[in-house]
Amino acid sequence: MVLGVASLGDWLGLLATATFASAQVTGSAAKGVAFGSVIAVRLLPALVLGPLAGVLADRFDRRYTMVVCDLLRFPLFASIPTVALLSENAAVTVGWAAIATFLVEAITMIWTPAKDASIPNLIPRARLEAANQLTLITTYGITPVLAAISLAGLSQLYQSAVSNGVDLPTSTASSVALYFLALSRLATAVVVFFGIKEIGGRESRGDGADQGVLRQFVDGWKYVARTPLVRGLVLGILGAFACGGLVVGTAQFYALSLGGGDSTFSLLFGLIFVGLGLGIAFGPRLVGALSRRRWFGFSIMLAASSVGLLALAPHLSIAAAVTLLVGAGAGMAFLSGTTLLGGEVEDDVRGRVFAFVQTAVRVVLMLAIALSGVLVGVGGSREFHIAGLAFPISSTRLLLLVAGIAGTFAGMWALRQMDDKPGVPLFRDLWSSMRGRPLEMPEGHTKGGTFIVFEGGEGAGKSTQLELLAEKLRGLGHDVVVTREPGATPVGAGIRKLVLDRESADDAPIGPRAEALLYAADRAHHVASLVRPALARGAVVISDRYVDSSLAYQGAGRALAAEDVAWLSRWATNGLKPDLTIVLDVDPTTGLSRVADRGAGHDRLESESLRFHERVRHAFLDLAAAEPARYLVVDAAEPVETITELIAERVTELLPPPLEGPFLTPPSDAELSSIVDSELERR
Ligand SMILES: Nc1ncnc2c1ncn2[C@@H]1O[C@H](COP(=O)(O)OP(=O)(O)OP(=O)(O)O)[C@@H](O)[C@H]1O
Ligand SMILES: Cc1cn([C@H]2C[C@H](O)[C@@H](COP(=O)(O)O)O2)c(=O)[nH]c1=O
Repeated sequence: MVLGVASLGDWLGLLATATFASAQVTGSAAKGVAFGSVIAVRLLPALVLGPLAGVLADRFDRRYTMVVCDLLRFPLFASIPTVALLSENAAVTVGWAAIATFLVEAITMIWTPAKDASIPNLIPRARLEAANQLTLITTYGITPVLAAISLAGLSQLYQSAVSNGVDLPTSTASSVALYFLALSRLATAVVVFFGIKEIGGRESRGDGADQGVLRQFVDGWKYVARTPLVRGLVLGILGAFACGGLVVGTAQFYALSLGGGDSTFSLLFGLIFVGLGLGIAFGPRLVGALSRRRWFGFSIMLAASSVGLLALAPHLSIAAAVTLLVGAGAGMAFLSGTTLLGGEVEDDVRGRVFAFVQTAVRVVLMLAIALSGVLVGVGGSREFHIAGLAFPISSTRLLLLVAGIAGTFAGMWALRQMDDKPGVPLFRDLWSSMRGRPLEMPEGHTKGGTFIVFEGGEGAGKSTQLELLAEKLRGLGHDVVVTREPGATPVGAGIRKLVLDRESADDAPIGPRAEALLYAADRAHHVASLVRPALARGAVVISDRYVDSSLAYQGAGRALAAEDVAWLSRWATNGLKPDLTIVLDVDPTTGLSRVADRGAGHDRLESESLRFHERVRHAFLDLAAAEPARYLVVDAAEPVETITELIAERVTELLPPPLEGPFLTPPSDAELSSIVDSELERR
């Protein structure tokens, strides 16, 4: 509520002081100068006082800072219309309005970082984003509109009073607004002082207050420059505002390049804000559980690349859609950036970081608006002639294109500074997150280990070939670990009994989802307790079945959604993929008859229909076809020896050379004496 009232006051203040000043003079040029100078005066203190304001927010009790600021702003706002009432001289009234506005803005520069730095201490981290969403929508969506409506309503009342013969000064509407504004400041001070005592006190923020002001100031800058996350955030936010400023600065010329006029300009201008609101309101729901650092980087890239696209838009309808994207990207960047800053910057320096951002944003925005306006004004539109053909080039579009490309690179750079999932493809992660399942960060096994998996239908010969391969590799000196799924660990043995025992399953049938979860549970424990440690010490791990069995049996066989099953396994294994998967392909009738010949009966899955096993077979083949470099498909109807040779050939290509013999297999007595003899001879 405090933020809403304060923000309404800010907007009302900006509009009321500017219209108040222009109402004091006559003539459109003078009105323009009065209006513009009040706006300029409001922006000026940011440059002068911004950096110092952060030190104050970190140095003093933030609640008292906010209260004192509002107690000072209350009489200053009230003084503007009061001076007008008392003075007949327009120069004095406008002069005082400018001075009071400057002072108010200077105080606001101190109030804002104190307020921004306090919010994360009042709200649980998990709710910070929702709180920021509400604050930004209130600040940039609801209150500016409310302020404009209130001012328009007051002007309307004034007009009808005048037309009814009441004698009122021309600035009555803005004077009433300014008195309201003054009272809103007083109310905010009272509420913060008596109602929000939780706002952090100085003691709770460590001992920074013992340092000198200059030292604290320098430390704040160093913190921004040296902390990769903050550096990335700040540069990203500035990049987004630079893009926004550029679009605002060139919008009028851009509208002309589309063959439009003022209405086109207003439409595009309005669409930026609509996009901004949509990004803030729906962005979090759209990206779901995507890491907020990645969301930030992505939003910057979206905003910037859309600016670049604007340069190429041939028609107003396309330009309108792209403008909406620019706004949405900027809105999402603003929300995620503010939340990250609030949640990840330490309380001790938060005031300085927020102050730094607030100052830098204003500078960048002003520069971008001013410079882009000048550049496109000077550049105009040129025609280039190449081989007799004329190519029209508008400097507005050229500038937008360059800014779009530069902004996209800035977004990529910002993301690289802070990415918490390096190596995980951004767009796949975004797509998965939108559907509720962000990609996991693969742990990777390496350190020399090699992971080989045998897959295939029932009775394909996996156990037979796995043993033969293990024997061969051990003979070559490799450290080999043979394992299987399900059931390689004590926990897994229990799970195996649960899923495969026909008697227990007949008593209490297991549904497809429970079955998928049981296999995933076995896998999670298997990978964490056995496979990863073995790979980490450099062993060759050979597993009888792994993730593909789930995709084939639970996915294709039980008809569960393949992507659900894939995600579950990815989560269970934290992304561990085999280096090689050997699929032994056999017709299910053959495989099942081999199993029957073993004479041990059929387990729960082996007892499934032939159609089920056919679906399983084709799923294995499809998986192999999708990633041929990581698969070897062998016809399992061939004789055992032929299959063994094909596998050995492929595996030897994959493995590093084993360690040399005598140190792995102890030398025999005869070998030992021959080594000793040759050594003596050599000497
Ligand atoms: N290429 C082959 N040709 C003929 N019979 C084979 C071949 N390979 C294995 N067998 C035999 O088929 C039977 C099943 O083999 P194995 O246990 O190795 O298969 P599996 O794929 O591990 O079976 P399961 O799916 O039950 O784990 C065994 O009796 C085995 O001797
Ligand atoms: C890993 C895994 C296995 N299955 C099925 C496949 C088989 O029918 C059994 C395992 O028996 P085996 O004799 O050890 O081959 O379980 C499955 O359905 N899903 C899986 O993820």
